[in-house]
Amino acid sequence: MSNETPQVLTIAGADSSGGAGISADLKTFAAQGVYGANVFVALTAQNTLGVQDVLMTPPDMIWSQMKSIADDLAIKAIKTGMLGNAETVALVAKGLQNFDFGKYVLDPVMFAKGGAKLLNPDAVAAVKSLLLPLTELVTPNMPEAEILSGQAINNRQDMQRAARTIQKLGAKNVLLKGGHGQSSRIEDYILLADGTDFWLASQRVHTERTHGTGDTISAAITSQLALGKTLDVAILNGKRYVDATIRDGIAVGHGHGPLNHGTKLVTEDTIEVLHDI
Ligand SMILES: Nc1ncnc2c1ncn2[C@@H]1O[C@H](COP(=O)(O)OP(=O)(O)O)[C@@H](O)[C@H]1O
Ligand SMILES: Cc1ncc(COP(=O)(O)O)c(N)n1
Repeated sequence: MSNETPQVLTIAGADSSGGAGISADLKTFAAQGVYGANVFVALTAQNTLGVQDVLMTPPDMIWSQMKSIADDLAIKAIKTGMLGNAETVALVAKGLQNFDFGKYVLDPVMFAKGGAKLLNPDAVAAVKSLLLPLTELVTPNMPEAEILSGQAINNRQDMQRAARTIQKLGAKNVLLKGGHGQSSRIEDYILLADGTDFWLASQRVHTERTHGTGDTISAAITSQLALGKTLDVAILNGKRYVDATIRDGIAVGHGHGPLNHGTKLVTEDTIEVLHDI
């Protein structure tokens, strides 16, 4: 059917407070105009203050969810978020090779905003060897890029170097997010498969309400890829969307509050595209 609704998939964890994980992904997919399916690899008891409990899904049930989706839906692009442990990482890698879910965006989620671990440290090696080589795009934040590359990041040159190292590990394209830190200007770095690169710069919104920013930008980029956008345009549109969800903030909870996924404030002029800085 050529007029099918564009369909995307997230394989990730559930956040009971609704701000991150699969909740953030589904809200983003709807806002971007695509249909979202979901595979739950974990349940978290979580709120804006932290993560209180985690229950991993049994591996057979993760596989059954992937198969049910592959047997019926026409998935054009997929993202993964929280995967929890090495066994789940290996199973998801097998699923990505077994089923055709289209272009793959890997958000290598390791920590929640309050610092709680969402990936066992011993699973990092599996992410690097099994998932990175399957990606269209990987979207680490600064701490995740330091762990994946094994290099400290203190400035722009370090960001470029870490992105190159991550690309050499097998990732086709890299978006290194610059949200962590205190500077009033945020710079995200993009290294493309052909070796060209650019920066997306924006004004930092001085807020604690950033629960789910990483999930949201990776879900928006996945949606844009399913809509047929080229990767550079998909990343720019994803960044415009997450920026608006932060700027147009809502008041929920007492800690790292969630984003306004229903925002109507997405505009073209808040993000600067820079090729040489
Ligand atoms: N306070 C903020 N103001 C504006 N943009 C932000 C802010 N915090 C994060 N972002 C943007 O949100 C996206 C996710 O960033 P980041 O917080 O680095 O990732 P993660 O949620 O994975 O830790 C990036 O594009 C980043 O530039
Ligand atoms: C289930 C789950 N998945 C992912 C995140 C990371 O969220 P963020 O986008 O803020 O890094 C989270 N806190 N909980």
